[in-house]
Amino acid sequence: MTRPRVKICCISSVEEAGIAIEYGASALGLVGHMPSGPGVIGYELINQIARIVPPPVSSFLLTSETKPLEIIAHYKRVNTTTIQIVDALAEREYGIIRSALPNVKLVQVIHVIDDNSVKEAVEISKYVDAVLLDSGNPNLPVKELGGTGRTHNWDLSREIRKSISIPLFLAGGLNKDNVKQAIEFVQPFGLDLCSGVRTNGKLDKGKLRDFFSAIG
Ligand SMILES: O=C(O)c1ccccc1N[C@@H]1O[C@H](COP(=O)(O)O)[C@@H](O)[C@H]1O
Repeated sequence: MTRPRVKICCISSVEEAGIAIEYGASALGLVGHMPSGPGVIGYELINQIARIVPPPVSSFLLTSETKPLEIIAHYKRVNTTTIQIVDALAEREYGIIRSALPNVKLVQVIHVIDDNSVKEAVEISKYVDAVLLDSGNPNLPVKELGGTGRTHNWDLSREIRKSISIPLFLAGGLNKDNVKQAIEFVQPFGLDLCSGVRTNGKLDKGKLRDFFSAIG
């Protein structure tokens, strides 16, 4: 089994970016404005961090925009390598984003809730470069789009992984104690986490070290 790539999310400073890369992150998550969640930072800071991320490490803008032109406008303020769309794109208009930003990778978040999540992932995998399976509930009055610290039903995640042919990231409540089991059970291309490597909201070097050791 190939060792999964790791994306460290909720990066909130240039210093945290450097620490995450030093400990082994392949990608950094930079959270734009959201209806809820712990990791939100402003445009200027996202842009500042994205500029110092060295190749081959990727920088992901997390956007909660759901219309292509708004996603494109959000992206143009920050210039990351990748856009992580954390809410559903109503009309599946990925082509508009592709035409405007041909060199930017698109990752669509699927909130793993029930059997419909499997159908949704299979359908969306035709349009994007990777899917990212997270916990949360976009149907709540205040949408919960990620950063929950909770795991979800990995049976469904595994079914999705077997049903699609593009890379899949697993997120939601991952930490040093459950990551080995997550890798063995779901066999994702990548892992994505926020709260599992933080203490009081700050990136914790001890937790980072333990998490990367647990992956092996
Ligand atoms: O972190 C946030 O603020 C956030 C808000 C809205 C959508 C996604 C968000 N973060 C993503 O959630 C995953 C999982 O977080 P956790 O490990 O369960 O705490 C995280 O990796 C980000 O991609």
